[in-house]
Amino acid sequence: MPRSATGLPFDDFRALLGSMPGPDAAAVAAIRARDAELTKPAGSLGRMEELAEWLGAWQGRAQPAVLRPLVAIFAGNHGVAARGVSAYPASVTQQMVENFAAGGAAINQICIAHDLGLKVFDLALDVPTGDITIEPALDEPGCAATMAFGMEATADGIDLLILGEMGIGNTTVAAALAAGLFGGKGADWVGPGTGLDAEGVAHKAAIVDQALALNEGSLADPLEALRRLGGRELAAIVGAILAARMSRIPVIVDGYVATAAAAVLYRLDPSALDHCQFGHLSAEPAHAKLLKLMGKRPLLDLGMRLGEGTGAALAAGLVKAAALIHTGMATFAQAHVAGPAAT
Ligand SMILES: Cc1cc2ncn([C@H]3O[C@H](COP(=O)(O)O)[C@@H](O)[C@H]3O)c2cc1C
Ligand SMILES: O=C(O)c1cccnc1
Repeated sequence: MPRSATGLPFDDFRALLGSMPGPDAAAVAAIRARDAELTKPAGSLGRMEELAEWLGAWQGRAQPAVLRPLVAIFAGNHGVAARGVSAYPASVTQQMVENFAAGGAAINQICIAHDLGLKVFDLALDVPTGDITIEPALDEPGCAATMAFGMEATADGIDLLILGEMGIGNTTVAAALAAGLFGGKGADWVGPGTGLDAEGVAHKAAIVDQALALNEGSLADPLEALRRLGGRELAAIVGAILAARMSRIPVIVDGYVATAAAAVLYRLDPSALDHCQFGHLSAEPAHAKLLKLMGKRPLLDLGMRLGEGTGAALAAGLVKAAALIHTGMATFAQAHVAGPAAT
């Protein structure tokens, strides 16, 4: 576990990036061989077949299984929320954390529907991060400490990690971070978030432009971009994705905000997200652009724009089904079903 309070903390994370495990080739070969024997036309399960292979490749097992899936929601507050960038007040972050605990949020019902565990990680909600238009969101030790905290999401023997967030104002920091990582202006990366009108979106773009101007020349390092333009829940997601890779736990990333956090790792090493699926395409307009830049194809497209891990948790149902299909179906020989006709 990286120690954040000593030395140059980001270097601990950079070192981990140099020792990431790759996919398990033997598991992939075994899964492909078995898939060819299952009672269905070859290739007929499309991306479900790819999901079984992906799960086994990253779990490092020929029999992929999802027995302990966990939805981790990281919650943080943002100084920039005071700049009128959200349709809702910052107090909603804490109130929604209480709603998650009481079982009243959308994510709670999806977790019931798909039998997923849920943990909410509340990240110093009473201390918002710096307003990114006037100062960095976090200092380096604070950012690294939050990344390390995010790594805790991989504890307890989980075998699938589903990542979501809660934080009023965080589609603004996601837009700023995406611009910092991939270039462009505020207008290229902002959208309505919780429901801004056109005027609100234009104001949000101007706020992102202010943040980009303040940090000009300091964003070449993706971890610097994260601490300057991101926020605690985004930093924790970065840590969680990296820790999951080290522990061979496949990850499903949620919508625009979680994807912007994941993009930090992509910019450090494009292969760092190979153990991740992107659960859905958010209706937040820049999500499609961000995914395309990283060559990622989301699993679902339901017009959702909620966050909380909801899109990723819905996709977890597909991943669970993919594992059961692969391991539980009969082979042609077992079921006495004729294989393909000889041509
Ligand atoms: C009641 C409520 C529940 C939510 N659950 C997730 N979000 C989502 O909306 C926020 C980001 O949008 P913006 O940048 O426009 O503030 C995040 O908290 C996100 O998870 C919610 C927002 C609200 C209002
Ligand atoms: O796609 C998301 O992550 C999202 C969209 C709107 C509001 N909150 C989150």
